[in-house]
Amino acid sequence: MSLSIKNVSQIYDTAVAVDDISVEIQDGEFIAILGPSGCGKTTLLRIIAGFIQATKGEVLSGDEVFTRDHHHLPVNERDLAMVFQSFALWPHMTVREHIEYPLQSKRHSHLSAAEKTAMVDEAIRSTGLELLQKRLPGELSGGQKQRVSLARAIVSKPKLLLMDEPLSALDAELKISMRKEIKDIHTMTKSTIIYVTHDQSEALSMADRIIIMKDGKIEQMGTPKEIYEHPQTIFAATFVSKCNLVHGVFEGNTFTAYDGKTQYDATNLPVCFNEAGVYPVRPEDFVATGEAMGIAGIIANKQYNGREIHYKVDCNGDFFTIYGDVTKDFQIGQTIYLKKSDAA
Ligand SMILES: Nc1ncnc2c1ncn2[C@@H]1O[C@H](COP(=O)(O)OP(=O)(O)OP(=O)(O)O)[C@@H](O)[C@H]1O
Repeated sequence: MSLSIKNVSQIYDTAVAVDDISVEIQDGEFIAILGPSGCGKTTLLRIIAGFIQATKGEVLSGDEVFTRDHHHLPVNERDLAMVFQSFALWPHMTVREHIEYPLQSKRHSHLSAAEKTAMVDEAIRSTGLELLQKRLPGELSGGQKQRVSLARAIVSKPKLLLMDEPLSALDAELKISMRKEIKDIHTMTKSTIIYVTHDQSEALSMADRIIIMKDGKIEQMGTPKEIYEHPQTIFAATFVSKCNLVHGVFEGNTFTAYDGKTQYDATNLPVCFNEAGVYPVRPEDFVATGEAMGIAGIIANKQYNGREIHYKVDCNGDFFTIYGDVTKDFQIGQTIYLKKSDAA
């Protein structure tokens, strides 16, 4: 399902939750809406679902009008399903009953009992719930509960799947394996997915395109690679993965860091960095060395991460994050130098 969101705003007495957002979403795209708490992600998702009628703007699905002026298509008439952070399971219903439930609606009255059984079996198989069909939610782990809510969402083969922080109640390891399951579901169903998260690594690893929101507005929109390699604003640079903002001076297309020696090509760098007098450097674009070359700093903190060591380095009052080689184990309090990696 393609979606056109045109100049959508949601204005409350106390807050502008969504502020004039426009975006075109292609059929089958996996879109992540990423932003900090309170930036309006959930409100935008609930407007698309139809739980909230936007104060202004339009939401269209192809030629079908979801929302325009006073026209508001009810949630149950939109070909979509939603997965919530809280799982939203009923304690008295078995796993299989949960998955059967969406097919009982009027929308699916044209299906025969045999067709419905086949669809439920398929959703159960594709989420690996075969052996748990008779269990009640109280007899399931968190990951199993979230798989039930995924199966319930995909059983009717909706063209649009809306997910509101679906993994945030799960532990770190389970989150990683569920990311893969959701990606597999996307490949299998070819549904359009809109996935709300405040976790940048989820957005980077899963989405075809990321919409970064801040204060109800779109801050930047692009593929994970575009957003990581070419952040267009200081917020996008620092919110999506670690980014060090090095102070210095711009002259033409050249940036010279405050050490007076380290230089970067600033061609195509968005003007906001120039205005703020900072250049964005990802941790992997610095190499830590004990030799006096590059930006000097004192190691304030270090974390061993198996393949590399993550250091926090105090550089003249700015704390930079860098990733060091485990063979060079620098100590807290030691002075080191940050030089440009060959790739930077
Ligand atoms: N019904 C409401 N009445 C008034 N203000 C609201 C209402 N719902 C949300 N807001 C406000 O709108 C803003 C956006 O809220 P929203 O829930 O969309 O943010 P979010 O990005 O999803 O945050 P979180 O990640 O914490 O869920 C917030 O400032 C919130 O307080």
